[in-house]
Amino acid sequence: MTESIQFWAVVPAAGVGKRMQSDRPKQYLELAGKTVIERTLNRLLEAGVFGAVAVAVSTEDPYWPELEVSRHPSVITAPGGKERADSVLSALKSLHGQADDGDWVLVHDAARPCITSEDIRKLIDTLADDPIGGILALSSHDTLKDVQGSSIVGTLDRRHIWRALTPQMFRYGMLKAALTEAEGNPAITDEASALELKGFKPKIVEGRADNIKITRPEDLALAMFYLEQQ
Ligand SMILES: Nc1ccn([C@@H]2O[C@H](COP(=O)(O)OP(=O)(O)OP(=O)(O)O)[C@@H](O)[C@H]2O)c(=O)n1
Ligand SMILES: C[C@](O)(CO)[C@H](O)COP(=O)(O)O
Repeated sequence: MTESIQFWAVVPAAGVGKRMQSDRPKQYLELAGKTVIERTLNRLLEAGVFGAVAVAVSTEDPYWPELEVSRHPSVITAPGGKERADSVLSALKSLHGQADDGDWVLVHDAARPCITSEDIRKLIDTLADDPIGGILALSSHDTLKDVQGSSIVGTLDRRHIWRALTPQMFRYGMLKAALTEAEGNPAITDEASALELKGFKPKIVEGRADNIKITRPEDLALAMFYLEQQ
């Protein structure tokens, strides 16, 4: 690895949290005395590896400016977009002039507050010399069914199926180009899919099962439990 290569974090945090059905976007719900996004950002800042953390938030977000972390010297605020991929691209653009094309960017959902330094380090150490990059992922402990309507039409070979987590780690220039090219494509639900579309084969690095994405109401209690355990 070249000495001058830097690491940057990008945090998409402009979602509305439809599936959470709460009175505010889920990243602003309380989790053990702080908001979900504060917990997530604290974990990234504590890792001590990032030149800056670029956070994409909705331009109409009244909660973000109220948080002290929004004024942290290592935090950059960028305008969020319609879809997650648009928010990520906007945050990448906010790093223009600081990040070089060959630098690494780790994109991490605001809604994953249980990320550990151990997993961040594992991803970086595994992929630091990789030409493309890759993602934290989880294998399935369950048998996986192919379902049409409410009927099973087959059983999938789970050796080939992994659940995508974040952070997802790619080169700044390559990721920005891939997301720009894929703009408006609804199939791009993570960074790896933008790279896949260009014919690249990102790596998977096995992550911890406690790195959950808060998605539905019951996930908040689970995240609280994991934070207490860690
Ligand atoms: N236009 C969007 C949509 C999502 N996100 C972010 O992407 C991450 C993962 O998305 P998801 O869990 O789907 O969040 P929401 O879109 O908020 O949830 P829902 O799909 O239930 O509305 C979250 O941190 C979310 O804030 C974003 O930055 N910009
Ligand atoms: C990026 C991601 O968290 C990987 O699991 C996920 O794709 C984003 O959330 P969504 O539920 O697909 O919008």
